[in-house]
Amino acid sequence: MLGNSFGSCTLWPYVFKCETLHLMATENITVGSHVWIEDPDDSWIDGVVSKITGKDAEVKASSGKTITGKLSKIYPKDMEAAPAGVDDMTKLSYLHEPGVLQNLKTRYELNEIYTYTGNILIAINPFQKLPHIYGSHMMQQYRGAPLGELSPHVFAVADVAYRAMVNESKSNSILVSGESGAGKTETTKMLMRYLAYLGGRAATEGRTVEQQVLESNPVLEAFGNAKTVRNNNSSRFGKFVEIQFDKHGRISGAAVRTYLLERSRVCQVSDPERNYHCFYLLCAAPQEEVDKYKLGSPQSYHYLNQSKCYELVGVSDAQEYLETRRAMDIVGISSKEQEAIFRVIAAILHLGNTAFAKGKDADSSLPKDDQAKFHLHTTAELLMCDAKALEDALCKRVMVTPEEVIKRSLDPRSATINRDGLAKTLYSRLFDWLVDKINNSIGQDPNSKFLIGVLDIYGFESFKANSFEQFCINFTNEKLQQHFNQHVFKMEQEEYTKEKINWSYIEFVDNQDVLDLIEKKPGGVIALLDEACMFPKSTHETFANKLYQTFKTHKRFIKPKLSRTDFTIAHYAGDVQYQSDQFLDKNKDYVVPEHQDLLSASKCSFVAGLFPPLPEETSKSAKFSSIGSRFKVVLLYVCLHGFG
Ligand SMILES: Nc1ncnc2c1ncn2[C@@H]1O[C@H](COP(=O)(O)OP(=O)(O)OP(=O)(O)O)[C@@H](O)[C@H]1O
Repeated sequence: MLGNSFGSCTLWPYVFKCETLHLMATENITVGSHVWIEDPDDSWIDGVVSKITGKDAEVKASSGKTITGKLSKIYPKDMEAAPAGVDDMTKLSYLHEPGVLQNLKTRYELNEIYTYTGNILIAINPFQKLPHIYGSHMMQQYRGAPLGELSPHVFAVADVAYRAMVNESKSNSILVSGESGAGKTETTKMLMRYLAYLGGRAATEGRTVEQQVLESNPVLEAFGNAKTVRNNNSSRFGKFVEIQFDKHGRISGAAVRTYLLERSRVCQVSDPERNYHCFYLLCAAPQEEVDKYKLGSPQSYHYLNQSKCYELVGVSDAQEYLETRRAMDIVGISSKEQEAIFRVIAAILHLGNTAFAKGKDADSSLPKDDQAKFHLHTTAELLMCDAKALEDALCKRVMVTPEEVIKRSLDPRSATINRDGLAKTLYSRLFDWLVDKINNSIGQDPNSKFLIGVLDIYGFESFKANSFEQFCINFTNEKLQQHFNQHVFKMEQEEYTKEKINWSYIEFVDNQDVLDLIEKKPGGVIALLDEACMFPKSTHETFANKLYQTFKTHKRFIKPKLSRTDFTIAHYAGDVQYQSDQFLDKNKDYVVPEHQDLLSASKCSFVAGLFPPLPEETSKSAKFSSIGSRFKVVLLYVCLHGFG
C-alpha cells in the first residue's frame, strides 16, 4: 500500500499536475493485469484486475480487498521494477503517481532519502539524524562530481549551481519547496553548509560570512518559528538567502530576505499550536529577567493561553532562551538592544491582557478592571511611553475627513481589534529590525559578481479555510510553475527531440491566465484589493462584489454558490476557495497614526527607532502600503536573480 503521508521536499520544486505524469501509462489494461488502484481508505493499493465492465474495472487487491474504480484511473504496475528502486524517476518504466510513490517508498525503506527526477531532487524527511550522509567526507566526494555520477544528494545540487556560476559566470537559484514539515529549512541549511565548504574563506580574522549566515538561524528561528500541528519548529515566514561571490568564486557577502511573516499568530493561536517561540523563552528566562518584565507563566497571557500547548517535548525553553541570547551576541546584537527586544516581547504579552469594558459614553471603552489597568501600565512602562496616551491610542480613533478631524471613541470590540493591531505591528517591525540587523552584521558585497540564491518557500496550499497567506503562497507557486513550464518542460522536450528520443509531448497546463487574474495591473485581484484598501468605506463584501463583477466570465474565477464573500481560483494544482473576510486587513501594512505617534515618541530609542517619523505629507492620514503588491515585487526580484 502506498500513501504520500511522509513529508517530502523538492529542490526545483514544481508541482506537476498528475496528468502530466501519465506519459507512458498508455498500455492496455485487461483482466489479469497487475495494476495500482486508488484505495478510498489508503491512497494507492496494488492488485490484479478481475473484471472489466464498460469503463469500470474490478481489482482484487493484494491485501485481499476488492475495489472497483474507473479504468482511466487505474495504472499498470511494473512487475519488473528493481527491488531497490531507481535513483532517478526518469528510469521508471511507468511514470505515474503510484509508480513514483512506490519508488520513493522502496528507497526510503533502505534509508535512501534522496531521488532525482532528471535534475530535480526529491528529499523525503528521515525524521532522524543521518550524520553519515552530511559529513565532511561526503562533501569531499561530491566536490566537482557531475550530477548523477554519485547517489542523489543535496550536495550534488549545490555543486551544480556553484560550478555553473563559476564556469558560466552567471547567478543561480536553488528552490526548495514542500509542505510544512517536509524538511525545507533543514535542506536549506545543508545547501548553505555545502556552499560554504566550496566557496568559504579560511577564517583569518573573526568569523566568516558563511558562519555568520548559519549562526543567524537560531535568532530568526526564535522570532519567526512556532510549533504548528505538523512541525514543532515551523518557519512562519518565507526566506530567500542570497550568497554573494567574488570573481574567484569565494563568498564575499550574504543577505537574508524574509517575507510574509504570519502576523496573525501574535494574537491568535489555536490548540495544539504555540505562538512564536520567543514568548515562551522569555517566560522561562532567569528569574531576575522575568521579574524585571513583570512576567508570569505563559498560562497567564491571553496571546498564549488560547492554546493549551505551552511546552515542546524534548526542548527546554530556559535553555533555548540562553542559547538565543548567545546567538544574538554572535550576530552582533548589543546587550542593550537585546534588553530592548525582550522588553518589546514582554510588552506585547502585557498588551494582550489589556481587556476592555464598556465606558460611560455610548460606544466607548476603558480598561476592564484592575488587572487590565496593571497590564496597560506595564505595557506603557516597558515601551517607555505615556500610559494615558497608550490608553487613548487603544480606545480612541482619530477620523480625518476633508472637513474636519474628529476623535471618536471605540467600543470594547473595536478597541480589542485595535489593541491586536498594535501588537502585530510591533512584532512585525521587531522582526524586520532583526533581519536588517543580521544583514548589516553579515555584510553585503556591493561589488559581488554573482550570487546563488536559496529560496525556501511553502508548496501549494489548500485548506478548509484559505486566507490571504494561502493566496500569496499559491500565487508564488503559480509563478514557479510558469517558470517550470517555460523553461524546464520546453528545455526537456527540445533535448529529447534533439536526441531523437520517442517522447510523447507533455501537455502542460499553461497558467498565464491565472497569473493575469492575480497580478495584472490594473484589474487583477491584487490591484482590486489595493484599491479596496485605499477606499475608507470598503468592506470585504464590497471587495468580493467587485471581484464577482470584474471576473464574471473569467474561466479561472468562480463565485461559490453558497457564499456571498468567498471566491474560488482554479489554480494549476486545483481549485482553492478563499475567504475574503480578512483580505483587506491582512493586505494593509499601515500603522495607525495614533500608534505611530505614540511609539515614535517613546523614550526608548530602540522602540522609537522601530517607528521612524513619517514624511510630513503622509503623517496626517493612515499610510497604506500593500503587502500583496510588495510581495509581487519580491517575487519578481527572486525570479530575476534566480532564473537568469
Ligand atoms: N535531512 C534531514 N535530516 C534529519 N532530520 C530532518 C531532515 N529534514 C527534516 N528533518 C526533521 O524534520 C523537522 C522538520 O523539518 P523542517 O523544519 O526543515 O521543515 P520545513 O519544511 O522547513 O517546515 P515549515 O514549512 O513548517 O517550516 C526538522 O526539525 C528535523 O527534525
